[in-house]
Amino acid sequence: MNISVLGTGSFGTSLAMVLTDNKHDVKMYGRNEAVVEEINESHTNLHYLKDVDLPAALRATSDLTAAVDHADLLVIAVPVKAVRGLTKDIHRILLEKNKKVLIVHVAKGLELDSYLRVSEVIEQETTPETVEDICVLSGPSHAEEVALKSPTTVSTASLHNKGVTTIQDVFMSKYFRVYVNEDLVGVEIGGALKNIIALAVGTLHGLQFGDNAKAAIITRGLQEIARLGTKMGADPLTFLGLTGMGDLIVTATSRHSRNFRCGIMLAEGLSLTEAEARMGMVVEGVNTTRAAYELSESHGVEMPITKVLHQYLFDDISKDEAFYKLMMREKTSETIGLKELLNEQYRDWSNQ
Ligand SMILES: NC(=O)C1=CN([C@@H]2O[C@H](COP(=O)(O)OP(=O)(O)OC[C@H]3O[C@@H](n4cnc5c(N)ncnc54)[C@H](O)[C@@H]3O)[C@@H](O)[C@H]2O)C=CC1
Ligand SMILES: O=C(CO)COP(=O)(O)O
Repeated sequence: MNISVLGTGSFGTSLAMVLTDNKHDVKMYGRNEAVVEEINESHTNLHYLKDVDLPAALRATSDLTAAVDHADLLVIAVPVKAVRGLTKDIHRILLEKNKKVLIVHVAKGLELDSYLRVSEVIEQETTPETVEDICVLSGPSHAEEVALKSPTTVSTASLHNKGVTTIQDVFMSKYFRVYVNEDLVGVEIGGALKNIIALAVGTLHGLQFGDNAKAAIITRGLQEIARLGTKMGADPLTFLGLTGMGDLIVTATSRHSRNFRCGIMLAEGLSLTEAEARMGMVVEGVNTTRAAYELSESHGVEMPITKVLHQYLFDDISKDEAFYKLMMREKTSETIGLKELLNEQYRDWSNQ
């Protein structure tokens, strides 16, 4: 298949390697000329993937029209905040060329201000005349390990359920296994919100908290991800799968995670701006903490970890105050909130 990967960052590059390995004709599009030249001339992308040699067949361009013209499948691999602008440009080119494509995105977050999931942003900026289906590919998949062909499993879901088998076919290989999932909302929400919890656990790690505390934040974090996700229409069981618990584990415990590492830098005393600049790659959990906190307030869903992290990141409360607020919250039962939501949702289903 002719495929263009839009975004020459860490994940775009590693996915382009998987697709090239699978014998597809792959072009990468990047806006940074120096990175494009490095991919074409040296077959490396060292800022994003250290010690990795790219296949010689993998070519990059900084010409978006050429990349869109090349492809039947577009893989959007840029940060959430860049998706809307890039999609507008893609749509304009598709209209000019009278062309229709399949889109899959891999961005993990919610758009700031609109609070939309990424597939909703893409849907708003395209039409059924130009785009066959809008899919997501998500799950525990650090770019650094994918590039080393380390066994990885992910899931794909889509708006119209038309493109998922194509996505499964083109990406699947002996080291990259793809499952189909019917729950687009759950897959996107799990991938977005786990970054908040990874940021929180990274901060705990940097502050030398113990394993008990980390396990508590991961577990209670999954609970609040499921609470908001279910309220937004996800199937609660999705949060037990690859794009929920799976991605939460890999992000909240790994030295590869940008969110986890950003948390460590905050604990070491760097400001948010300094930590993001030192990372040099996107830390999606920062904007998603803002979006999820505001969504939780408007939906009336309790998300104590997100709320306290929001205060820690943006209102400058101290770490002691943050932990006091979490530990000394009003006494409650372990399953309250989620159980009520589940009952509500099962009532809705049984009435259908
Ligand atoms: N790095 C990873 O292991 C994984 C990342 N993701 C998600 O993939 C998305 C991208 O992440 P990374 O590749 O890690 O980010 P990155 O920071 O490594 O790279 C982002 C790339 O997007 C480019 N970019 C930004 N705005 C652009 C625009 N308007 N037009 C064209 N290119 C633009 C940047 O120049 C850069 O090359 C994020 O939403 C992330 O959560 C998902 C799974 C794994
Ligand atoms: O989503 C990821 C792995 O599945 C990558 O997480 P980070 O953005 O925190 O590196």
